[in-house]
Amino acid sequence: MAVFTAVSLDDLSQWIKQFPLGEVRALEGISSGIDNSNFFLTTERGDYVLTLFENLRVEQLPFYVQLMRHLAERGIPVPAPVPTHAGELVVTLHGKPAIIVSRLSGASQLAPGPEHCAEVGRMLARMHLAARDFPLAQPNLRGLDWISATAPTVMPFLSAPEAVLLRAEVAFQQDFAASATYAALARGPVHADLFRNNVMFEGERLTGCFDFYFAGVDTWLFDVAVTVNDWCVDLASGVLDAARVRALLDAYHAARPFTPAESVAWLPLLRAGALRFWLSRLYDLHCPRAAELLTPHDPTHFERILRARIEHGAPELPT
Ligand SMILES: Nc1ncnc2c1ncn2[C@@H]1O[C@H](COP(=O)(O)OP(=O)(O)O)[C@@H](O)[C@H]1O
Ligand SMILES: N[C@@H](CCOP(=O)(O)O)C(=O)O
Repeated sequence: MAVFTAVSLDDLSQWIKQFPLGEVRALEGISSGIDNSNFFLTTERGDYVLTLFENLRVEQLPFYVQLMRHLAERGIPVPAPVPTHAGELVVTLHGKPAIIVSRLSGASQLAPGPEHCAEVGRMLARMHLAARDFPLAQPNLRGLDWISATAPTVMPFLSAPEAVLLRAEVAFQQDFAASATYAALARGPVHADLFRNNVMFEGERLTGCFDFYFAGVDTWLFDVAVTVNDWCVDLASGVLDAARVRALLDAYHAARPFTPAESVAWLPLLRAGALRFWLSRLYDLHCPRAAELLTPHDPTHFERILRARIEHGAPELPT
């Protein structure tokens, strides 16, 4: 999996002329995506990635694509969209919206140590700061409104202990979101899915991050929580690894210091990050899209993480 829409070199020979990229030299489908059709594209000018969006419509794309451009222009290592001669970033190919972006070098680091987590924390803070003046706004579409609306849909499929936990956690998050502490948190565009498989490394050097299609405006701390819940956990138990947590948080704090309100909100937002992915994985498992061919991610991983945060807490933020 997964190239959902086939594209050949012949298909591109005329189409590519709208971009200042010269002739196409090679095209190779990427098997690892789950939402879109992605291809490594080599032209006379260099190496790129061609993406055909299978589910998002043209009008939904400007927030994501413009955000990548905004960040790339400010030196954050993210794929830079390539405009056509006419200045368009999104065009159509085989009836689907399509973009070409620069190709990042490196590979995912799926067994990170503290040194990798420090790189991720530093980049995340720089990304939050660089997006402060991004002019477009879109809420996090997997935020609390989505959580509140989706929890009842999966409830009939859950065991009694799962249902008790889900109901209680949604109520806890709704209460917390209404608090003065939550209102005081810094907000802006966030990646919201900065998992290990969305970041590239060459050795210990971070070369970039991609997959901005869950990005939206939310609290910066939520983004940190989502990132820590993936990069700093023992995958078997969901337990946080203290050295990796410290490395990621210290590096983030050095670039964008945490505030007193964020210290209070840290544990609730770690729980919010775990809840968001537990619920989306439950939804994908129990309510798959029509003709869904993919093996859903395991929801119990994030249920374990959520229970671990509730029962054992988490290391405090640096101050
Ligand atoms: N700009 C890029 N540079 C290098 N590799 C990329 C880039 N964008 C995507 N990829 C590769 O394509 C794969 C699938 O991309 P991803 O955005 O995760 O797809 P999907 O949105 O379909 O899940 C990634 O795992 C990565 O290997
Ligand atoms: N990170 C999410 C799923 C999103 O998939 P991606 O490949 O687009 O990052 C999860 O693990 O549930």
